[in-house]
Amino acid sequence: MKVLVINAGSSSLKYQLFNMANNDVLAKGRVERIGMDSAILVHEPKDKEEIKEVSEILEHTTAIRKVLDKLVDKQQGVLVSIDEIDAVGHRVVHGGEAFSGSVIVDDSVKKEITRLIDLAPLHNPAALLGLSAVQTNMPNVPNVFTFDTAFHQTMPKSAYMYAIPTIFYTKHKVRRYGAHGTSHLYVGERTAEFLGRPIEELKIISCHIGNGASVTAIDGGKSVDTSMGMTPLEGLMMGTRSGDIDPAVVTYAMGKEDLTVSEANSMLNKHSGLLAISKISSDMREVTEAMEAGDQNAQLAFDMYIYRLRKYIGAYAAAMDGVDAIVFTAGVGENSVVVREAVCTKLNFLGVEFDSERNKTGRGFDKRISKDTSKVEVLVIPTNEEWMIARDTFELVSKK
Ligand SMILES: Nc1ncnc2c1ncn2[C@@H]1O[C@H](COP(=O)(O)OP(=O)(O)O)[C@@H](O)[C@H]1O
Ligand SMILES: CC(=O)OP(=O)(O)O
Ligand SMILES: [Mg+2]
Repeated sequence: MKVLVINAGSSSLKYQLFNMANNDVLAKGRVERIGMDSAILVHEPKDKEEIKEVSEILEHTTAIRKVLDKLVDKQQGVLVSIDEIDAVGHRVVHGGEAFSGSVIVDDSVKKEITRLIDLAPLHNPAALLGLSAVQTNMPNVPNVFTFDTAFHQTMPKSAYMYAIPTIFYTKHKVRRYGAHGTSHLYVGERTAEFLGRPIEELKIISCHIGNGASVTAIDGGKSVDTSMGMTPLEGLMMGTRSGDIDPAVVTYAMGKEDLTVSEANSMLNKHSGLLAISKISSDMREVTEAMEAGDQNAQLAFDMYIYRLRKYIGAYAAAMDGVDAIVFTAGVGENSVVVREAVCTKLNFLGVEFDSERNKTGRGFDKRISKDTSKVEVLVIPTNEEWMIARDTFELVSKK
């Protein structure tokens, strides 16, 4: 069975085409910087040369059309026709309380995800655009949704409730849901494999830091707390999202600047975070470059980003009454040597002995960046949400 997986992030779209018969990746790639002036499409077909194209790609539907074209390209394609694709798996960020596992998409699933757009305004629309692009181009192929929120459904009520009148929960389902669950689950499983220890006995702090960013406390293989909340806005400082803020700031700012609800949402989701403080970019690469060139705003943005992440790591060590492994993943976590260094050199109180040299060596593979004597293991594990989605898609479609 050939499964295409589409992972629509807030600023990017990643894809992988798997041959499930032998777990082979036939092609993979990504479109980065969607909506910014120059989007980059990278297509890596198996045993063929990689293609890199820079063009303006304003939204996810165009990105998917380009991806399908690449898969059947005469030179760099890996399929004769898109009819060879048997199923498509999609990453959906918000599944609310309705979904604690992946599902085959039908009209009622689609309706529920559309209803949840309010709770993941940057993400659920992208997933629905992805679905509609697939349904237009491949009307007979089954689609599966895998939800970021599913892994976090094990959180205890004491972690997921907000201390506001409970009618907001009973009537409107206001609670913490978390996100990046598929990634945190993958990271947890890989960490246990890497350390050669059963996951049931491990306390892991998984730091998924990409454009969106979240930290999860994984105790015995289960998510027990996570930094994203009802929506992917809470928690860490992100590319364009504020992360934690005194909720009173929102109503105060709305009053002072006469903002509508939608303007306030847009301010917090699209115009805050690294972008707002650095005044340069939401992209950690550009912020770090400017900081290294002496830019003070970029320095402040970087310092705030690191400080907040360190606070969450401390909090989750307390939440689990200990920590065995701290793991970095996603765009920033996998690639930024300076971010990992800045975070880890100040975690001595936890028993972290950081190894600067190991931190600098290579990328794209699982590695330890703590010293062998460190009480707490520090690892980098490249995430693979696409593989997890393919696995679920294959299982559900095979059972159909
Ligand atoms: N070499 C790098 N150094 C620092 N940051 C990087 C590097 N490569 C990628 N990033 C960061 O990773 C982010 C994208 O992360 P990713 O997990 O792919 O995003 P998304 O949230 O869209 O899934 C970019 O915005 C950029 O800030
Ligand atoms: C939930 C979320 O923020 O996802 P991403 O990091 O892919 O934007
Ligand atoms: Mg992502």
